[in-house]
Amino acid sequence: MFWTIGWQSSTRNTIQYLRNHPALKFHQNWCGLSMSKPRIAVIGAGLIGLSAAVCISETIPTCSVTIISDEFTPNTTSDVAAGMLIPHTYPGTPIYQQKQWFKETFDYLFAINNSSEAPSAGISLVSGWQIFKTSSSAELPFWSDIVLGFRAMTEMELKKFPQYRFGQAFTTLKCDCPSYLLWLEKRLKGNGGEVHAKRIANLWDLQNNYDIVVNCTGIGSRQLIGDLKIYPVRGQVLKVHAPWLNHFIRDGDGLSYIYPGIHNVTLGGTREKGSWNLSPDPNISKDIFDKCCALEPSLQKAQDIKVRVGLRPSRLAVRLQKEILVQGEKKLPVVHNYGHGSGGFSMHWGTAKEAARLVGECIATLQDSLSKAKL
Ligand SMILES: Cc1cc2nc3c(=O)[nH]c(=O)nc-3n(C[C@H](O)[C@H](O)[C@H](O)COP(=O)(O)OP(=O)(O)OC[C@H]3O[C@@H](n4cnc5c(N)ncnc54)[C@H](O)[C@@H]3O)c2cc1C
Ligand SMILES: O=C(O)CCC(=O)C(=O)O
Repeated sequence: MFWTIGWQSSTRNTIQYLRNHPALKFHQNWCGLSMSKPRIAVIGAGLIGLSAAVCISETIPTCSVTIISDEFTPNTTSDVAAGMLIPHTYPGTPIYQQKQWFKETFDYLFAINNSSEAPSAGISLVSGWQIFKTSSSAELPFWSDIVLGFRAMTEMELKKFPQYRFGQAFTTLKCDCPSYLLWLEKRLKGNGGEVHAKRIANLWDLQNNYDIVVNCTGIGSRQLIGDLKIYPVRGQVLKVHAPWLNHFIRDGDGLSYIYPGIHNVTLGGTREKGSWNLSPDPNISKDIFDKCCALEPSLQKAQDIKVRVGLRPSRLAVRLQKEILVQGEKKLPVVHNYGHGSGGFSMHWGTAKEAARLVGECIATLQDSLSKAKL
């Protein structure tokens, strides 16, 4: 009992520390609410919905936040991911914007990693190599000055990979995805947030019970709101037990990677544009395993091999914007936050902060029309 109370109070202290950490804090009072308690529905309980819900509940503490979703951890795309903070570029989103989202996410997770919450949140630091067969294919990525200690690999390091000519070494962060999703859900509930299991067929079904809807349905946005710009990029990975590995290896083509985490090592992978097939393919599993063993022969001894498949919610640009739906006299403010493709973990806290800011703007507009209606 003593230990339980001690643990809870230390967890509370750490959460307070995280709330006040400069990397995590932002305009807490920008909207000066007078609407009694704005009711926010966040649709989707993957990484993007959970992080947006937590961020809204902490930056606008006067509102109520409810997540509504048909699937939860461990059954979301976010559970399948490797959870590495290595961004992929969105061609339709300005680079300065992607850099800002990545920096905000990196700083936020680095602060968690540097707290006693790190193991329960599943956040670890991981160092390793990105290797290339030709040096001309290795551009300096836009995120090279955000990750830690980015540098060219030495000749000695490259000796491990005789087929490769060039490489980049750096330290980044990794999320153990199911642990991190559960941790976010607990944090939301600790802030008074609620979670409901339900599939939403029409955003207007929420209009009677909520003032603002935040759409974080990932690939589900194709059906829910008919966005044909979002498409699946199927990814198959293996999760294996190989606790002796602690260094990541990524082929610069993005098709073979070995990512050690707290509970397992993720071996990847595939990128099949337009495929909706969620069934694992045994031939692909063998191919992934063989390619990863060629990079890291000790993987031959890996055990407890599990196959997972996920559909990356891909789009030329992340959709992060307000939309006011109108039906006759009725209006429903919606904040869209979806289409993170291969980079949800790398960008999620930056996009959650922007979603929370847009929710704040919607609240201010609602207040304004309420006070005009009273005149
Ligand atoms: C193999 C693989 C490896 C990856 N590795 C990495 C990585 O290392 N680093 C990285 O940054 N990214 C990685 N990603 C990408 C990352 O997983 C995604 O960007 C991220 O998970 C997207 O999160 P999301 O919350 O938008 O989607 P999801 O996790 O799919 O969540 C969507 C949620 O919306 C709910 N939903 C959908 N429609 C409805 C509806 N109509 N009604 C109610 N609920 C609904 C779903 O049930 C679900 O809960 C990887 C992806 C894959 C597939
Ligand atoms: O690309 C990587 O190396 C990280 C994993 C990932 O983001 C993916 O498979 O989509």
